[in-house]
Amino acid sequence: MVTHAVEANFDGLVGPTHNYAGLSWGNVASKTNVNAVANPKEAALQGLAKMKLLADRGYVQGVLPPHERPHIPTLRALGFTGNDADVLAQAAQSAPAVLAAVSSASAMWTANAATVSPSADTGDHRVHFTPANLSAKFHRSIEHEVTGRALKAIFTDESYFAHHPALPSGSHFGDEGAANHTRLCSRYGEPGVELFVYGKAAFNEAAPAPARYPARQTLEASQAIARLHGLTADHTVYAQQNPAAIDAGVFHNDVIAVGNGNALFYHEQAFLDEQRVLADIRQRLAGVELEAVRVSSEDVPLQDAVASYLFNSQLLNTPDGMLLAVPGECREIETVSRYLDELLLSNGPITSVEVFDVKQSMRNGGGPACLRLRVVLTDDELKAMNHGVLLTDDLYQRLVTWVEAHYRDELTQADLADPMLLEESRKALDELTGILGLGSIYDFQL
Ligand SMILES: NCCC[C@H](NC(=O)CCC(=O)O)C(=O)O
Repeated sequence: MVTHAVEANFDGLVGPTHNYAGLSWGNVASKTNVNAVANPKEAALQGLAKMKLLADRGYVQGVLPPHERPHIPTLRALGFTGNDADVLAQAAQSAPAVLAAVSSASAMWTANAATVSPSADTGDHRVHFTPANLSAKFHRSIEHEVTGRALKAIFTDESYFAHHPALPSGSHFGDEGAANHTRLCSRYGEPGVELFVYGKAAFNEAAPAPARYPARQTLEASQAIARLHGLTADHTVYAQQNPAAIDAGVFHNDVIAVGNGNALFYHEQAFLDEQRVLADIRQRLAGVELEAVRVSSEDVPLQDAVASYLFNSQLLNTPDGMLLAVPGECREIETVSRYLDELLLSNGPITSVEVFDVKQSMRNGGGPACLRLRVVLTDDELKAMNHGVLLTDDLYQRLVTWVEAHYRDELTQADLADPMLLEESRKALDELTGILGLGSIYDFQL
């Protein structure tokens, strides 16, 4: 008998310092919108509205908390001294780019929080979590510790959940988490195929790699995650991302492909060796038909895929097919909008499309799929986790009130040095861990 399991989605709540600092070379939106005035309040409310709509549809929806920013311990580790206000003032004066990096609300993109393997796939039949080291970008490399604490506070019971520390940092083991990891299966509770997509092989300088933009995920990092999680070769596929796609702005695989159940929705330029990837998946999905929904460059040119974030959509089961939850930008770009209309008429696995406005996040290169971490949980595992983070009507109302009370509706680079912003953020986060029942997870609480 197959154990019943659901896919829960954990969205990152946008933090009070959401801003546009242009920190992610290779991520076109981040660079294009550098220095735009951000609206953290609107960003957080847009994220909550997406969570609410999906929770209302019956999906299990969780919340992952923002991180403490600006991160004073990192500034101190870099030699800034005095009280917190002094540290901020010195950093703003002599290293404004560093201050921007330690102020990013980038933990909102929880598809990069961790790689998660469901218990049906793992050697010891527990759910395995490895926070991503995010070594490729300094501002993101400081996330994994608090991410790990938050995941442990939510998935505490060791008889069901196993937590690994992030991989050793450094570019050879650069790991970006679930954004480069897709699970294909028949039912969620059955063993699936875990597809790891990497940008380059770090220990082989002769292997193909992008020329312009960085490959953030290495093959060796993906292999290490599979080892840690106890995945076997017959449940694991490694696929190299097309270097040309990375050079066109596809900095994570989830900007060009998304999978759910037995369906893989992808652009023809996603993989270096498309046919091999499909064959490898098909071979391992024994008994289950892979539904490959391939989008041609003729229908959607690569640059339109990147601009619209068509593939950074959530692909979710419904009682009659699958729902594609797309960012609003998909209806603003003609080729993509036309493609979506045709897709709905094509009799394929995707039977409905829903549009979400996550513009504040999109301007930093994060669509609906970037904002969520998928965790497949059996009924027992769902019962065992901390329910304080699961979105109910009541939690939604409390979080909206919390955002309204603590968030600014305008934030520029100059504001990052404001000691009041630090104080406001800590006060907000301290209250939040209480609302979500997480205990103490931030450095300022320890
Ligand atoms: N999965 C989506 C991740 C987006 C994220 N953007 C950023 O960090 C931009 C932040 C800034 O530029 O202010 C990144 O590139 O990792």
